[in-house]
Amino acid sequence: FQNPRILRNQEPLLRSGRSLVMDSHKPMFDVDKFDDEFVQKLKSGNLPGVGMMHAPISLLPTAFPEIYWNQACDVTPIFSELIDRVSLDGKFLQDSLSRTKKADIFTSRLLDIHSNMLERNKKEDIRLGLHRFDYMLDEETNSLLQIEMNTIACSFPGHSRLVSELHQTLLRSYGDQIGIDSERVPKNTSTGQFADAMAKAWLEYNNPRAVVMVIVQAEERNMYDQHWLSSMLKEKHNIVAIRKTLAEVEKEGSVQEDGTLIVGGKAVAVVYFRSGYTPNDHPSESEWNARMLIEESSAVKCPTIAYHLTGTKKIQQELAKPGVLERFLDNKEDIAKLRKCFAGLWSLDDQEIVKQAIEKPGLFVMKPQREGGGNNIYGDDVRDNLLRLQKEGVDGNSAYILMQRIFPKVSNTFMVREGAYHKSQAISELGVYGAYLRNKDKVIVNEQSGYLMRTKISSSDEGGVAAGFGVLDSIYLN
Ligand SMILES: N[C@H](CCC(=O)N[C@@H](CS)C(=O)NCCC(=O)O)C(=O)O
Ligand SMILES: [Mg+2]
Repeated sequence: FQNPRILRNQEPLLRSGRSLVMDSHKPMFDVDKFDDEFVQKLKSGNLPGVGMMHAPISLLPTAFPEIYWNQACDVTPIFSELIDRVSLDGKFLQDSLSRTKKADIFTSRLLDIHSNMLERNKKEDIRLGLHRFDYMLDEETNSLLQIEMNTIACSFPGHSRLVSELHQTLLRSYGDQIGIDSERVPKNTSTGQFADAMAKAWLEYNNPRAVVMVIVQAEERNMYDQHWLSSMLKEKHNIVAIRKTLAEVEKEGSVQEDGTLIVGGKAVAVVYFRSGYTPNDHPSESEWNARMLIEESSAVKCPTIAYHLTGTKKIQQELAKPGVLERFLDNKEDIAKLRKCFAGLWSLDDQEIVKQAIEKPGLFVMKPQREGGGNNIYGDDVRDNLLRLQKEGVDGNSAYILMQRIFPKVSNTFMVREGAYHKSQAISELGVYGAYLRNKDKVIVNEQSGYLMRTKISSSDEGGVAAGFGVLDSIYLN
């Protein structure tokens, strides 16, 4: 465990500002140089009169070194292949999560559905993964470190493309005054590539009357982001997408003899989850019944229960253990490329690490098996929770993992929320989308499919956009 940070007792961001002054990439623009009139012109206009609210965005892209962009793109198909192979090892998933099962009822319910499918020897010949692999640039070690692998309900394949296009447009008009070339903002293909992969999955299912069903939350707030995919499915592929909550699926759904899932009288070819990743999405047994109905059907699940479990933080931590990647991947170079992105990841059984985390909680993040933002534990709360668990006895330990906290470089940005802009010191997290489609032994799609840059004020622990902390951003390569 060679992280220099753990061995020193400085809070890296409070150091004499060395990392804020000597960073290798001088910022291409200085927000203090802009006067209000220019920024208003950039921002162009105020809130629309209606109730709709624009998604929070940054006004200009954030610098991201090309070498790390290339690295993040390069490992995307390897991570997608890893997920597919891990998902096929039912024993590995059940064993790795067996103690989490005792400590976390939500994961336990997912595991029950998974073991039910194992008992039935249920095969998923057609597998569609629409993943997002999130990274931060660790400034201390100058390395690209993976935050997590998202295998369910990856937000913003719609909006992220729009933000990249907005930034490219702004830079075509004002780039020379700001000093950035619009060509340095990578083209963002997220919407099209995700829609294409979904359309190919629909084709593999081979029932021209079948629809794509998007599983949504009752009060979904991010529906326009979801809408982009549905409308592209219609415009480009003439495929109908319907939106249902899990409760509606339970009420209107059934599985026919041949496995066909029928919902509201329509055959379903692909089930695309944009809900179902948190206990809040399962307020009653109805939702769990719907989940089981979908899983036991022949519809292509995105994700299957196995893909969903493979994306848990506990599995992320298990995969980081020595020798584990070798169980799933053959190519030594690929394995080395993935390992290079791993931040420190530990279970709470690691006494030495727990001791260090109690002494220096600011250098760790404590994570439950939850998605959706706002669930992770930071700073002194890490110590308090570790001490609490020690008092309560070790069974609770396996509901969490510990992860090395990453400190990316701070940059200046203009954030636009509710029509107003704010100059902020911010840090960013790059998500790279990966589309993966397989039918039996044929890999039909496995490609990096665009990106999402999320930027948050550097003092905020959480960065989720839907959770209200971050803004949608894009990158310019330097
Ligand atoms: N409302 C649901 C939200 C779905 C959701 O929260 N997804 C997780 C991965 S599981 C995620 O991508 N979080 C990062 C996006 C953020 O910063 O808010 C949707 O959009 O379908
Ligand atoms: Mg996540």
